[in-house]
Amino acid sequence: MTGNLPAAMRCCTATFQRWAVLSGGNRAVSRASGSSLACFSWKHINIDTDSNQSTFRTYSTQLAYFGKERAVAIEAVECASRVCQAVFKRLVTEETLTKKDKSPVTVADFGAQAVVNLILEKHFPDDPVVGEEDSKDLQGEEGRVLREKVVDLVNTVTEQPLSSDEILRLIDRGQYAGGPKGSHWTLDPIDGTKGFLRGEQFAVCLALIVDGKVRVGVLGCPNLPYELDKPDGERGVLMVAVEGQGAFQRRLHGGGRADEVPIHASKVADTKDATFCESVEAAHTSHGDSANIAKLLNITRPSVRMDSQCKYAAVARGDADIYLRLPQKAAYEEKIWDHAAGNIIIHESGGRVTDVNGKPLDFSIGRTLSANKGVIAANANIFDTVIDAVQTTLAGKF
Ligand SMILES: Nc1ncnc2c1ncn2[C@@H]1O[C@H](COP(=O)(O)O)[C@@H](OP(=O)(O)O)[C@H]1O
Ligand SMILES: [Mg+2]
Ligand SMILES: [Mg+2]
Ligand SMILES: [Mg+2]
Repeated sequence: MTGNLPAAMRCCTATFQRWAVLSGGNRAVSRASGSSLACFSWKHINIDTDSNQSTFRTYSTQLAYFGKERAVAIEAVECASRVCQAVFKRLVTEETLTKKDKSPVTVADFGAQAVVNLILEKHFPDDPVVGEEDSKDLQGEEGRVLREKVVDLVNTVTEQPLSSDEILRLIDRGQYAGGPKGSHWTLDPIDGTKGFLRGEQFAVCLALIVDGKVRVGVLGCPNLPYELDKPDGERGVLMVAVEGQGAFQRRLHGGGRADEVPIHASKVADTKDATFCESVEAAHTSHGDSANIAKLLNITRPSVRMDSQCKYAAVARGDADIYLRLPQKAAYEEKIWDHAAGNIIIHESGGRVTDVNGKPLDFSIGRTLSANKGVIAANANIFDTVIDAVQTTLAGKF
C-alpha cells in the first residue's frame, strides 16, 4: 500500500489500520501462504463443473449458461495464482527488492500466461485470447536466461515437459486483437506487478467476452484477506461472476463451489460515510484530483491505496464504496485485461462502473478501452453523486 511509507505510519486510525492489512501486504503471511509448485501439478485439475452440458455461446438468445467457462476459468486462475505464489516465495528476496530487480515478476507473468493459455487451449481450442504479455523478450540469445527460467517454471506444473518453442507459442496465443464479434478471453496474468514485488496486492485476472460484452470474470487475489474484519486471518480470495448469475467469493485454494458465498456492493447512501480506493501508483491515477473529488463528496476517511483489480474486489464485497481511476494523461488508453473481470464482478454484485464521463466501458473495440477515459466504480446508491463530483472536478478535461 501507500508506497514507501513505513508500516508504522500507515496505521494512524482504527479504520486505516483495518485497511492497512487489506491493502498492504504482509510478507511473512504471503510467503507462508505460498504453495510449493513441487506438490502441485495441473494434471490434478479437477474441473468443478455442474455443466457437462455444452455451453451455449450464441448470444442472440438468453440461454447462455457458461458453466464450463466459469469452471475452467476458475481452475486456470487458481493454477496461475499458485505459479505466482511459488515464484514469490522462491525468487523475491530482500536482495531483489533492494536492487529493484523486476525479474521475478517477469518470470511469474510469462509463466502464468503460459499456464492459463494451456488450460484454455485444452478446453476451448477455438477461443482466441487477448493477453497482456507476448514472447518478444524471451526470444533469441538475448532472451535465453529469462526463457530458461520461464520454461523451468511452467514445466513444474505440466504433466509432460513442454519445449521452449511450445511455451512461447502458448504465451503468444494472447496476441488476439479483440473486437466486437464472437468469443474471446482476456487475461492479465499478474495485475499489479508492483504490488506483487512488494508482497502486497496483485491479481490474476481472466474474463470471457462474447459479442463485445464481458460475460464471465474471475479474479484470483492471493494476498487479499478472506474477511476484512479478520486481518490476521486467512488470505487468498477468488471472485467469480457470470452475467445474470450474481457475484461470489470463495477461498482461492479452498473448498470449491461449495465454499462460494454471494457478495454485494455496500448500501452506503451518503458519500460522507464512504471509503474510496485508488491505485498506489501516482502515474496510474491522479491522487490530487481524487482528493478534490473526496472533498466535494464530504469524504473524510483517507483513501485506501492498493494495487491491481483487488480494488474492484473491495468494492464488490462492500469493503470500499468507491474506486476512482482518474487519467493522468488524456492519451492513455486503459487495457481491457486491466478491467474486464472487475467490471462484471462489480455489476453482478449490484455496483456500477463507467468511465469518468459516465459512459459504460466498451470492451468491443479491441485490446484497449479506446472509447473511455479512466474508470469510476461505486455502489449503486451513490454512483450518480460520485459521477457528478468527478465531472465537476475534471471540468470536461477528458
Ligand atoms: N499511465 C497509466 N494509467 C493507467 N494505468 C496504467 C498506466 N500505465 C500502466 N497502467 C496499468 O496499470 C495497471 C496496474 O493498475 P493499478 O495501479 O490499479 O495497480 C498495470 O497493470 P500491470 O500491473 O498488469 O502491468 C498497467 O497495465
Ligand atoms: Mg494489469
Ligand atoms: Mg499484468
Ligand atoms: Mg504490465
